[in-house]
Amino acid sequence: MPLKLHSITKLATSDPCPANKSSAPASERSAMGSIGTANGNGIGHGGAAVARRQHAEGPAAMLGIGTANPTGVEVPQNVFAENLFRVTKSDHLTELQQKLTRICEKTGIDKRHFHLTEETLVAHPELYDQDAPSLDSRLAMTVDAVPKLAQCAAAKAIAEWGRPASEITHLVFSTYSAWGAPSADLRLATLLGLRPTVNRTILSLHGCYGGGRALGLARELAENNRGARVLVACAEITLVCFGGPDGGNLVGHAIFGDGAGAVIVGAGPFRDGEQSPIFEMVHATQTTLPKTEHVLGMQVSGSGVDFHLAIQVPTLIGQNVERCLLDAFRGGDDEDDDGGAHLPSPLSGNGKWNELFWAVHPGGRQILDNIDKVLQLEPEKLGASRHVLREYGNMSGATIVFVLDELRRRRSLLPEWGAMLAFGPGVTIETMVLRCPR
Ligand SMILES: CC(C)(COP(=O)(O)OP(=O)(O)OC[C@H]1O[C@@H](n2cnc3c(N)ncnc32)[C@H](O)[C@@H]1OP(=O)(O)O)[C@@H](O)C(=O)NCCC(=O)NCCSC(=O)/C=C/c1ccc(O)cc1
Repeated sequence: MPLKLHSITKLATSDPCPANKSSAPASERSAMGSIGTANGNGIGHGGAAVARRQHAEGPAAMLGIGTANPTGVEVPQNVFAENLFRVTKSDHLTELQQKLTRICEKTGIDKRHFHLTEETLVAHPELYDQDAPSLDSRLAMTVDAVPKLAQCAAAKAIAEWGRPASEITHLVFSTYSAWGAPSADLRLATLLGLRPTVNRTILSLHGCYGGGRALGLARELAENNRGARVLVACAEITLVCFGGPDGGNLVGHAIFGDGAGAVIVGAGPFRDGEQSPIFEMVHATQTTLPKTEHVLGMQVSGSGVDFHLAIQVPTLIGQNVERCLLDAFRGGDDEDDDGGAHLPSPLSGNGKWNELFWAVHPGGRQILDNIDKVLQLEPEKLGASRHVLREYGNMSGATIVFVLDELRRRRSLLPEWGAMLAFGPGVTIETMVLRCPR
């Protein structure tokens, strides 16, 4: 269902400034006519035809999915607090350690992966000394590591897609963990041997909704550029915001981990040897909750990056998620579409949301619990999200790709329609209607 086709056609055929036509000299008008179609209505119809030719056939779809984690450090959650206080020489802060232990027990996380090693911490005590400047060392440590981690995930996605990396036309890279120019997207493009004409976009500091936004953008690029093949890459390394436990971010310490996810997105016509669509990306919306800017955030300072996660986050998401879903499901059904799949009518109440499969960013255990509750979901509906949270923690923007990867493994059990949700600073909620082709 090429949702964008109609809006492009309408734009191209309606002249927002009709006076221009009559004021053009006759010679110019006939020149325009020669560009246009046989009925002689000038550039309007010609433009529509071009727009139609440039538009893909059918909805964008995911054609390859890959994930990666740093290989060095895997920390079981039940020893995380003890390790953190030991390596940051904070053992004397016993009450704080007890509190972090309590929080860790409630996270629904079994283990997390980190790029930062104990040896690095011993060599760089500034990483846990709030008063010492450390931004330079953090950036130096992530400048190569972030694109390399993304490369591992992207290589898997490209292999599954089945076509050479040189056929990638667009790259959308989301990260909060690497800054500098030329930026991590260029480094990743070089590592993968992408062609010099690849169209690169970097999304910075979107935090946990970065993966959702990158996929939404990739969908639009794929549907509006016939033949486009978009590599979405998200990579996060928490050492940019690592600090001592006295820095006031215990929940962040308890839930965040490192990882990368990559997805190849494209729309029809599909090519020989190309993976058939894994999930179609049928419609997407972004909603910002008014007056919630203070609730989730990140501040860059000389001593690194400070997170702020207010205690209201799970409640706010629970209160607003159903409205976002209803908007996304209503908005996707073009009244005059040309015969593609129709969205199910908006679902609400009485357990109706159980008719979908669910790709939800596991921002925290309490967030998943609240979504379960307000949507009255059956226990297994958020199974993929809970699995990813348990195995990897919250890897910010990359996490949603892990959830999609996990769902893909369960694909034979999934219903036809699904919903993807990602949350982050704003507070922003990214929603996407998915379809699992049979
Ligand atoms: C697993 C938690 C942390 C605790 O479980 P619980 O069932 O609420 O347990 P408790 O109610 O017993 O709370 C345990 C302790 O944690 C404390 N706590 C409980 N949330 C808090 C709290 N946000 N503050 C500070 N104390 C707290 C709580 O007060 C309590 O303290 P204490 O009574 O002394 O034991 C749970 O609250 C939870 O899942 N919270 C959601 C975490 C959260 O906000 N995640 C972020 C989602 S959005 C996202 O992923 C974006 C990230 C991002 C990425 C990049 C960016 O640039 C910016 C943002």
